[in-house]
Amino acid sequence: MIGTVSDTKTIASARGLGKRFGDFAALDGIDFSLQEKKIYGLLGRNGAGKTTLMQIVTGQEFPTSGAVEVFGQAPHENARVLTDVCFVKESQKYPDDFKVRHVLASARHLLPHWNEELAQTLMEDFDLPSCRKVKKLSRGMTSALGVTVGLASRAPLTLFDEPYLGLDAVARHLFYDRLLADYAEHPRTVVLSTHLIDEVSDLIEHVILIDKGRIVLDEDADALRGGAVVVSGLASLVAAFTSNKTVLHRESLGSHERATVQTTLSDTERDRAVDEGLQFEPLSLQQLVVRSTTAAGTTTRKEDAR
Ligand SMILES: Nc1ncnc2c1ncn2[C@@H]1O[C@H](COP(=O)(O)OP(=O)(O)OP(=O)(O)O)[C@@H](O)[C@H]1O
Repeated sequence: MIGTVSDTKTIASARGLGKRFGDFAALDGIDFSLQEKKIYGLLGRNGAGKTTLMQIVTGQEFPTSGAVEVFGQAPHENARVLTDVCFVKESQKYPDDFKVRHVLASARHLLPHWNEELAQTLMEDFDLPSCRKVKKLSRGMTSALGVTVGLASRAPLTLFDEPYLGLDAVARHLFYDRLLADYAEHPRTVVLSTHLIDEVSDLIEHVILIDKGRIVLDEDADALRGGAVVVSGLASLVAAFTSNKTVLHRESLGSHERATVQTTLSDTERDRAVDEGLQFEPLSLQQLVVRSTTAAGTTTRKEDAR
């Protein structure tokens, strides 16, 4: 086992996980673990490696290096593992003549934690026609069907790969609300890959941020929010304040400067800095992710063939 014996809450873990397509490294030797009963935000720019990571965790792709374990075993073609996993992705293919009700019937058959009552409630919420062929659904309805399957699966490990594509704002918020409500009663591990960070920032308990195939942040969301500040003021004061700190971003505004700094400030430190003339602004999760990705962007991906 990759997880340690005392680490009983780890349900999935990867060590040195790499995936190459030719000499291009989509994943570049990453380590991470997923704990039970937690909602993860899997964040990163286009092409960062999020889908590749989820495909490997769900046994749909092989890594080219390193190893991954889910519920203590390798996931690939492992029925014992995969019955407890539900992966919702936009590119999900169904047989040509499949209707919505056939999708639900298959999910009911394949997923042992399936909850039919929740599935029916979501069908009504999203106004999904059970007798319509899946290939005749609109893009938003296709996403809503995926979301319905993912939530009603109540799988101990449920992964949503950008589940909102095509969903309008009302439907997206319905999804977030239903996810939170059902999660509160039936906690499980949820991985949500998304670009709409502000929308999900209250939902996410832990952030895994990937950039160019590497993990650049892997932290609890609350710790992240409290672990960075935006400080501004006279350039000389900002320079003194940031001298021994990690600066994620810096912008000059004439004689003034504004810097995003990775630091945890005590009340005393903050009060002293304010007395000296510095100002502080809160940082949203989205801003932090953008800053962290930009800061990490100075490194290059190994043998980047693009
Ligand atoms: N089968 C493949 N052959 C070649 N390159 C691939 C293949 N699959 C993925 N890639 C490349 O690997 C990188 C990571 O792709 P991936 O789909 O995992 O990114 P992502 O983070 O999910 O992106 P997005 O947010 O745009 O969906 C991309 O550069 C992509 O082009």
